Amino acid sequence: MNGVTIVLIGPPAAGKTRIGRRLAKRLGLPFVDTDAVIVAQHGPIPGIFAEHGEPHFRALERVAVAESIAEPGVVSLGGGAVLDPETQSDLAATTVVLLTVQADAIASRISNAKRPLVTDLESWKRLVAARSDLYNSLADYTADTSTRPIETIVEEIAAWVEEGHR
Ligand SMILES: Nc1ncnc2c1ncn2[C@@H]1O[C@H](COP(=O)(O)OP(=O)(O)O)[C@@H](O)[C@H]1O
Ligand SMILES: O=C(O)C1=C[C@@H](OP(=O)(O)O)[C@@H](O)[C@H](O)C1
Ligand SMILES: [Mg+2]
Repeated sequence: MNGVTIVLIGPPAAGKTRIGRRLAKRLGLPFVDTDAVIVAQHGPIPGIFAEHGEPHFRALERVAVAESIAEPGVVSLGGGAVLDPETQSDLAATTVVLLTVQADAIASRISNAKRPLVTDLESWKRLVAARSDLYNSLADYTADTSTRPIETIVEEIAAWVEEGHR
């Protein structure tokens, strides 16, 4: 699996970070999570939002995304990274996998305070409603993560990639 860049997009808590790491291992590719890049360079995400606001976070995120998706590997984006128009155009040169999740599977996944824009189920639903058309328009392949084990989802995506749909 050489030279391919697979980018995972989708709502907060869809499983981009967890599934991306496992998918990279399965395909023998490097893994990058753009939120982890931002945290390593600038500190925890809630602190960035609180001290500098969302526009500043988006600017840092755009830099991390541009650098990450220019290299071969599996790249998991933060849920809002695709709001950036330059990122939207850059994704055309990559293989984009959209992870979806139903609202009734979300409660236990958003219980920590790591996502400043997602404070409860209602805020998650509003954010996803506003973005779902955009997510769908960018996706080459979509996998739902609501009920199936992570291994099953990883295997499904890996099989699709290995069939040459990229
Ligand atoms: N297929 C799955 N089934 C059950 N829980 C999952 C699944 N995928 C992810 N999770 C859980 O959902 C939470 C959010 O996952 P994460 O990978 O951080 O999502 P994202 O990066 O999309 O925000 C984590 O607690 C993770 O263990
Ligand atoms: O949807 C969003 O706007 C965000 C999602 C988060 O990443 P995950 O999607 O990995 O939770 C993180 O980038 C930040 O809290 C903003
Ligand atoms: Mg994540």
